[in-house]
Amino acid sequence: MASSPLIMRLVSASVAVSNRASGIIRDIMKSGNLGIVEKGKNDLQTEADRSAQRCIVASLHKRFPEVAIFGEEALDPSEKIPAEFLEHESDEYVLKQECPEYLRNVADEDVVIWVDPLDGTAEFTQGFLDHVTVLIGIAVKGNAVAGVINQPWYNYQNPDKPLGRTIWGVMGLGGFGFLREVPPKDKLIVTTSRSHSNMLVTETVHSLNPNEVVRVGGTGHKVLLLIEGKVHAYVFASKGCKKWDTCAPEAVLHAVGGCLTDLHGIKMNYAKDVQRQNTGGMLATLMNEEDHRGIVAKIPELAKDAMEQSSPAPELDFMGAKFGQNPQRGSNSEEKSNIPIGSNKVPSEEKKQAVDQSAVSPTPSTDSQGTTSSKSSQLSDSVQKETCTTKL
Ligand SMILES: Nc1ncnc2c1ncn2[C@@H]1O[C@H](COP(=O)(O)O)[C@@H](OP(=O)(O)O)[C@H]1O
Ligand SMILES: [Mg+2]
Repeated sequence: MASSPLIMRLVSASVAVSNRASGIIRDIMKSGNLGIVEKGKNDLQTEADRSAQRCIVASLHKRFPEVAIFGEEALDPSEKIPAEFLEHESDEYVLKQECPEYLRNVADEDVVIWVDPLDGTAEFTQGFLDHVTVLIGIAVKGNAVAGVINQPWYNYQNPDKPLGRTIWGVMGLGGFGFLREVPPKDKLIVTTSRSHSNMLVTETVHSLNPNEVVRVGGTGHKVLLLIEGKVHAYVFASKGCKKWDTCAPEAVLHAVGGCLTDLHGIKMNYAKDVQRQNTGGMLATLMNEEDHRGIVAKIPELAKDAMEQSSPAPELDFMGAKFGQNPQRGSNSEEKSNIPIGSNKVPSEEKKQAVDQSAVSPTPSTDSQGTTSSKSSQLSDSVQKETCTTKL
């Protein structure tokens, strides 16, 4: 049998290795020896970040030696990697899916993989375990097209259910491993950083007049809240996020018809030579491009002026579809499968939309995750109540 296209092999290897990395992270938490190092102001690294990155980068590099891989942590590349850190398997379910046509002939040199071995490190050290995710983002010619978000402690408060889950998506194929839900129509719920906030971050969120502000850790976790319908927008008026924070979440959003841009509405560039910081800030929604631009228009000039304009990713030919929209074709269409994935449209009546229940993690999310503070338009950090419900 001819081997699968490179992208599908990369995604299936990434799903498998994200599970191994997740196990390593849980083991380190269990050991109680977190090995915390301060990388910079408000920027921590733990043994779990280091070990998970060793596992992911070494495993992927061994199997795809010509593909560029960038991880968040600066580690010694000559370090010996323990054999148990190497994942040799692929996820068979991923390999059974049809590769979207525009990705079938991608070459090694077109691809860059961005790895955040443990997103939400601050929350990890504080015991907010379901804020933690492992992120593996796959970019083609600078565009985030495929990604894996692994949540090691998903369900940790429900011991009867399987611990952890893996969400993955490919733009043009769809998103797998979660239940897509529609957010409430009568309010605006915005999520932003819990541990890297400042006055501009807060004021920018408040300028959208949200009914609720959800402050939780991790870019991956906040994008999970978006795709599961718990929030309408993720707004971060800060240059603090990096390419490894946003590549996988952006790809998963694209896979289900959402958008992630800077605060000017410019799409991110994930080519290997780009600067690592997302200096334009970030806005993520599960909206079509037009509605997303509507939110961009509401971001105050003060916040936009404080952020740079990102240099956009080059246009990819997505089978004639515009970037940010989702080409729906072949096995991804609702007619051919009971997996209504990749739709830009949120059904008006249906409350829950099953995305895929047979993928890597079959359990749907119904839990409320993390910190929610509910207030009217004059929110300020000093008055927000942060009742963190998910601390270990
Ligand atoms: N001011 C800042 N300094 C350093 N890292 C920042 C930052 N603002 C955001 N980040 C990084 O962006 C990610 C999301 O931030 P937040 O959880 O606050 O929303 C986190 O990734 P890591 O946890 O992988 O380091 C966080 O460290
Ligand atoms: Mg991160």
